[in-house]
Amino acid sequence: MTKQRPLVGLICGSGLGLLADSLKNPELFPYADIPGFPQSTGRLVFGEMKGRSCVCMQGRFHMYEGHSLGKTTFPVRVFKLLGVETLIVTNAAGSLADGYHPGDIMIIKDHVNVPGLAGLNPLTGPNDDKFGPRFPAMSSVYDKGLRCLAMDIVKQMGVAQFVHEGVYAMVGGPNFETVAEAKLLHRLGVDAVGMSTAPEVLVASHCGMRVFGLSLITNKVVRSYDDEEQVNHEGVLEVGKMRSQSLQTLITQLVGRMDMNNNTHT
Ligand SMILES: O=P(O)(O)O[C@H]1O[C@H](CO)[C@@H](O)[C@H]1O
Ligand SMILES: Nc1nc2[nH]cnc2c(=O)[nH]1
Repeated sequence: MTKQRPLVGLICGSGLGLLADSLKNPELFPYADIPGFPQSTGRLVFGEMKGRSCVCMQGRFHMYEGHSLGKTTFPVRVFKLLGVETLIVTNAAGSLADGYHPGDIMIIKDHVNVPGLAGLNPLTGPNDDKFGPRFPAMSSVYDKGLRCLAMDIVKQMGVAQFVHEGVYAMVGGPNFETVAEAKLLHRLGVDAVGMSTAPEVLVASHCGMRVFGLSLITNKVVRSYDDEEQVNHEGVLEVGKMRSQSLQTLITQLVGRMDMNNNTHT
């Protein structure tokens, strides 16, 4: 039991679990103890960031682990019922865009939901009108005001040269991309690719939450048959740890400065 009624929810990406450590007066709930959550390691952390009540998923669920998309996104609906109005999603992703480098941050402007295009969507099935409409619009999912605020913050932090705004694609995984898949995604206008985020964002947007998303670029996606570099998960986690301090600063400032009535920022 917690008395916290968070307005902000945060989902930590792979290697980014340390983001939850910035919460003051934390209260911890292992997923294994929460009814309806997939039996998995990880926990919900309730606490305060800049005096604002937040709830954080330290460890997320992925489709490739074998969870249905409904289970994968169940925590987002729990967040909604707790009163969360703004969802911050983070992930580790490989870059396709020229000019992106490992360690860079991409503020997500939009996404391509590759499994969604093929019919794998958490909103499939009878619509629960209590949460949102049958046919939700998705043309302005990633809140413009929060994206501008984040850009202001990274300029003030002096790290703007490592920050981009771009398009994220979710693929099903668990394998990383073939060269042909990487070329295809690049031609489609995708800047970074990962195996999460889009389902959570769809469910959050469907129920009226304001959404902000960040990708930490952990590796380049190989787009040439001459490139012998090989991505691996340990490398992904390593870059996450290396950059978690800057991400923590950015997210803490964002939470501290965001308007809580879903309008503009201060
Ligand atoms: O999207 P998150 O959970 O940050 O993790 C990304 O990193 C993992 C691969 O290394 C995949 O799970 C991919 O989706
Ligand atoms: N699909 C995919 N997911 C990732 N997560 C971190 N890096 C990558 C990547 O290169 N591809």
